[in-house]
Amino acid sequence: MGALHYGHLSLVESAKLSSDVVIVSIFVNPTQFNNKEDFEKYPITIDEDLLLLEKNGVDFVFLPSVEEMYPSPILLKMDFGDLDKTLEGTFRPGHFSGVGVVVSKLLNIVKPDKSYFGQKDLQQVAVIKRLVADLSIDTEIVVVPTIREADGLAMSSRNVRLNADERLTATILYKCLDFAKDELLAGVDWFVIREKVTKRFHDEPEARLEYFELVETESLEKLEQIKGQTAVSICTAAYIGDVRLIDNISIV
Ligand SMILES: Nc1ncnc2c1ncn2[C@@H]1O[C@H](COP(=O)(O)OP(=O)(O)OP(=O)(O)O)[C@@H](O)[C@H]1O
Ligand SMILES: CC(C)(CO)[C@@H](O)C(=O)[O-]
Ligand code: BAL
Repeated sequence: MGALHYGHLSLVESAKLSSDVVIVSIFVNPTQFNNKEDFEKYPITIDEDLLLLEKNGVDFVFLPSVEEMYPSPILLKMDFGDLDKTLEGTFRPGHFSGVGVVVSKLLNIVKPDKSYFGQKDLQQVAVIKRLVADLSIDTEIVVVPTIREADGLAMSSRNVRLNADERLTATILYKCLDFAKDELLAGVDWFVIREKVTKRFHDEPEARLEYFELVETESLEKLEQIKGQTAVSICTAAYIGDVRLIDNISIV
């Protein structure tokens, strides 16, 4: 969606390692925004983005207009079963239908052999993997680790909307994920951990926690403890001021 940072460039770097031609799409997709203010305030820095992509050896940029992508209103609604009825899906109604439709269109138009997505949007990855499997879309989904600022904050285009105080407060997401992971691995009960995290958010006037959940990474099923060797993650979303941020950490 543009307003590029090193997280996006890491996707480009991974793509360049295994591809002859790298294409980046930049499209702030209106249909995946459930919140008008979030859409209207989404940062746009096209000139800087294009320079950065050129400097980083990107071959093509696909930069469609809303009219090109949606010549007529979209009637199609996508339902991803349990995958979109939890976490982000609960707090952003319609979001994953919008993502599913636009990603289908982008993949149909660009026809990439491999498509790169960030681990930061863990639920988005689960939904898109299911989308390409269910629709037999011939592309390999490659997931790239989350790139963080030095203090742990996950890079995100929305971070530029934080004022100086909020920027400092925003580290609470990663600090709590990191803390919760350590406690969990030390055998502390999940509900005790979550209680402590909730209190930490409560004590921070600029922060408002939406969710903090332990889930099975693939199915996104909510868990109350680590489950053998199954991959599990902790996912969180919180408002810092009026900016909504998400993050996650994998446990095993
Ligand atoms: N910090 C990051 N590390 C790795 N990948 C990232 C990071 N941030 C975003 N991405 C990935 O880049 C791709 C494009 O994301 P998008 O343009 O929505 O940016 P974003 O920075 O996540 O924005 P926002 O968080 O404000 O939605 C997605 O696959 C996303 O997961
Ligand atoms: C997957 C995506 C391109 C759909 O607009 C967007 O959500 C993003 O960039 O993460
Ligand atoms: N970065 C994921 C897409 C979104 O927040 O709308």
